[in-house]
Amino acid sequence: MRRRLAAGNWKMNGTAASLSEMDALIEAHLSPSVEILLCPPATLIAAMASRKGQHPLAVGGQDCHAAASGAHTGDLSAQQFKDAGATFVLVGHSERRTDHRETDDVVAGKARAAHAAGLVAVICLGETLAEREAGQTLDVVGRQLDNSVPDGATGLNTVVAYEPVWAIGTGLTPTSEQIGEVHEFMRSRLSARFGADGAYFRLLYGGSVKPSNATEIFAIPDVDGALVGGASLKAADFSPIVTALEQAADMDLP
Ligand SMILES: O=C(CO)COP(=O)(O)O
Repeated sequence: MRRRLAAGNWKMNGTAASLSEMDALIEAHLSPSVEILLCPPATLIAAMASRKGQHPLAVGGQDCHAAASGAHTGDLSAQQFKDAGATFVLVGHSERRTDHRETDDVVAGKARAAHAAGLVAVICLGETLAEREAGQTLDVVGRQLDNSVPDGATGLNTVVAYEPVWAIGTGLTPTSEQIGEVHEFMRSRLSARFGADGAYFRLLYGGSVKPSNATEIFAIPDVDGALVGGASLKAADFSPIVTALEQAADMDLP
């Protein structure tokens, strides 16, 4: 059975004072029945990892370089994230693909680096509104999945996050049918490529997930959790999403 995962991406938000939000989240979920991941800005990784103590909350980076070390001013390697206490790293977020022109090849290189460092890569992908309106969603998602997920990926070292670009930070969400269609498609594509292991990749939905829509989204087959942006910044918003995921997990077959 895939362990359900509630992931928060703080993006370029948060200072040391924001760590109190993690404290409140931990307090609300002292022994969570789902996996909880927070991806704060890199400046807070080490502090978050040491402050969480024995709590099973996982800490992740938001991006890493494809190289292990070297002359790359301003970049951080997967090994450095691991050293700071991270166990996950996001790669291929649409904001990276847009702001930094990251291609699927670049994203696959970053995922390989994450795997080499022993981190779980959360590989993000999703179509733009123009692509959806042109009926190209599954083509785009299929191409990104094939080319951003590197050989060597397994259900243990890789999570795939479907984040339609038009749903990120907009308050718009696809219908449950639209999310379900893409997740089912990704599952079958991973199974065709990775065989039986394809069933073990966790598939997250991301894009305007809120306490008010979480329960409906978590009931969709092959949605194993969420990658949450804005609503992960405050424990008061993220905690009900984690609770909704715990309730969905309770209904999973053993
Ligand atoms: O991009 C996202 C998470 O990576 C989603 O952001 P929002 O939840 O703010 O729409």
